[in-house]
Amino acid sequence: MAKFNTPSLANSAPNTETAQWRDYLELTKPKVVAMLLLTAMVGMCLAVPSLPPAHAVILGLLGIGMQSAAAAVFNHVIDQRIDRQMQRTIHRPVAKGRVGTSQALAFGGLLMVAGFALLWVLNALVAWLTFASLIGYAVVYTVWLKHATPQNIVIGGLAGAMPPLLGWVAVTGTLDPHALLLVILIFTWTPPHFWALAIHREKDYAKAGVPMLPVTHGVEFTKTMILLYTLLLVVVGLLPWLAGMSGLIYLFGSLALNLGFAWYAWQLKFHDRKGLAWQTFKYSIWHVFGLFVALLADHAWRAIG
Ligand code: HEM
Ligand SMILES: CC(C)=CCC/C(C)=C/CC/C(C)=C/COP(=O)(O)OP(=O)(O)O
Repeated sequence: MAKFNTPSLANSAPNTETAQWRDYLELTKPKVVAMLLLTAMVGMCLAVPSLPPAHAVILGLLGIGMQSAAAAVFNHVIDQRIDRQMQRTIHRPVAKGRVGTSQALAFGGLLMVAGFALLWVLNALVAWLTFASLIGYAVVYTVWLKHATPQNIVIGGLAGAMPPLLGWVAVTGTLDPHALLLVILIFTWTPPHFWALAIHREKDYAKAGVPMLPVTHGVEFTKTMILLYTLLLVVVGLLPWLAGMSGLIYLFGSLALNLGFAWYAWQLKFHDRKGLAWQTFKYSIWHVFGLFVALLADHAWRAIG
């Protein structure tokens, strides 16, 4: 796809402003990482019948958080050229030159090594799986997939879906099929989460030459895909209950949230109005938050009941 951009660190913005601690915080995509950590913590709690050991929770969340933050920092460095071309990202610290490429790389490298070391204390499996997720997002998705195919975020979404499994492995040291159900849940949620935003920001992506679905296949097709994925999510959302991993609190909570998401997707497809794609994106964030709180509440209820 010659007309689409490929990442390059060339053409760096001049470093005209001084970096502040807030710039370094912004590089870590703190709100996304906070949500990833919530899903990791739910994985930790569901891995054991009562409470997971405190040291596994603390080291696990710190390690997964640092590695996720490192991946986000590397994403800022690699994407700096396209970030400068999009309204949504034009003010980012590396794109604007407030943080230089080498400083950002050093910061990301430090977070990556420290995060890996903390997880290594727990067990080698969680350390390597988390590192693989970092590579999946920072290298496979950001460097390659994002510019290669409109299915970029579907495949790349696997890295962002991993934290519940990482949390689970942090506590048990082994892989469990139940943890995979949580991964599949986020994996199915990611396309409607992102494509709603991509419709809202379609011009940005077209201008930057990134082959996101609304740019390559049009907005109508993307709305259809969003609807299909939300309907699939209604079905996938039943799996933790069908597998006996979660009870009725989760079942009714997730059904309400998933049907709510499908309703937004239906409106977007058949009764679109100004700002609805953005509202659907915002809903997706509350939706994934609610889904994991429901899993946690359900588990707590069963543990004390
Ligand atoms: C490949 C997978 C994903 C893609 C492409 C993606 C894309 C995005 C984008 C572009 C934004 C920025 C919107 C803006 O600038 O206002 C965003 C925001 C957000 N995403 Fe995702 N996302 C992915 C996976 C995830 C996952 C797995 C989670 C957590 C479970 C998540 C949670 C969030 C949150 C909480 C925000 C809001 C951040 C803020 O307001 O600063 N995302 N996502
Ligand atoms: C270790 C581990 C679990 C790693 C995963 C880390 C991580 C931060 C995943 C979140 C995915 C995400 C925000 C994608 C958006 O990237 P984008 O480049 O498409 O969006 P942007 O344009 O806002 O940068």
